Amino acid sequence: MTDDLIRALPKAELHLHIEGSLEPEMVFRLADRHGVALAYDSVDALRAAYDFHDLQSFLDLYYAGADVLRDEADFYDMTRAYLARAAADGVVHSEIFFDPQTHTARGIGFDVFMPGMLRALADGERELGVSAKLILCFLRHLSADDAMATLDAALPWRDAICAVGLDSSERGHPPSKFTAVFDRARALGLLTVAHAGEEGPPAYIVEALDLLKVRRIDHGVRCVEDGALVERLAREQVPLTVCPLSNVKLCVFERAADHNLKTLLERGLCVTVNSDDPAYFGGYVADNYRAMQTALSLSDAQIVQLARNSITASFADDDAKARWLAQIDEVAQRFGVAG
Ligand SMILES: Nc1ncnc2[nH]cnc12
Ligand SMILES: [Zn+2]
Repeated sequence: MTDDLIRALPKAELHLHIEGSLEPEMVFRLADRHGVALAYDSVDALRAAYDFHDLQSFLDLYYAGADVLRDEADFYDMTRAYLARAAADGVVHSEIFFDPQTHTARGIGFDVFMPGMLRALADGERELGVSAKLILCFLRHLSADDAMATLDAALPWRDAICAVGLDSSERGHPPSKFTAVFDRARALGLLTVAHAGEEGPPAYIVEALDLLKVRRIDHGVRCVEDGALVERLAREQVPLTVCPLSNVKLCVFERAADHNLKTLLERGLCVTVNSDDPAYFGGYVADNYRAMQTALSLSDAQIVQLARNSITASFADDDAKARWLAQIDEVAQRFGVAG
């Protein structure tokens, strides 16, 4: 019953790395297409290697996996496959992260990956009814100058990009390193988000808010270590894009039952549920809702609240938000969930 509710609720996905949606089967298909040699001899062997002990151990495999993305069709196929999978979970809107530096460093430019992704988004909207936006992420383990050069290279594609974000290895790379590039992005009219408080300390969340002027915090689960920060996040209704299965796979929490999502929700934060890198962490968005419902005994009303939060926290226009929120009310009523 709750399973049907989760799937039936219109949801926005706000924390999804498109390169992290590259399933092992597609890694092998694209490697075959381009004659790329892989370090694993089967899909099963590759999937078996997805046994991580922290963020960096994942990132090493994630960047290696992205090396099979070589031409426009590869970016199209990856993006179109994600949208189909998300639509099957009841996702009506997705704000998709992409990592240009992972590709430009290999000689693959914006003129390759942008057309591929944008063609898939157009087809996904027309054929699946999923609306989508793109968020350009800077890799924080690289220099601020490299991030600025990446923003320059993105200028011809400005109108296809909704926001900039910050991802990759968090510890030792505070948001403050990127103040100038985020200032410039905002001057260009781009919105801002940042990964903070996944592995890094609560102070990184404060920096992301105060220096990068972010509209949402990606992950943010370590905010609980700072009571004043939790109160601020609740007061200002700063959305957190939480990724439960990711957090367990990367050992941020030992078990799903240890996750603080329910605590944050009950303390009045605008928590959302997302899949992060679904091909690597064992589940798409509905799997993440289901994992939290099971492990934390979330009520149906809390499931509905999470879906509502995903819509209100999105960068979609107000008319679309109002339409989806009305649909959520209808679904909640149909399932007998008190409003
Ligand atoms: N969970 C995550 N944290 C930081 N960078 C990432 N890049 C892809 N997934 C990420
Ligand atoms: Zn992420």
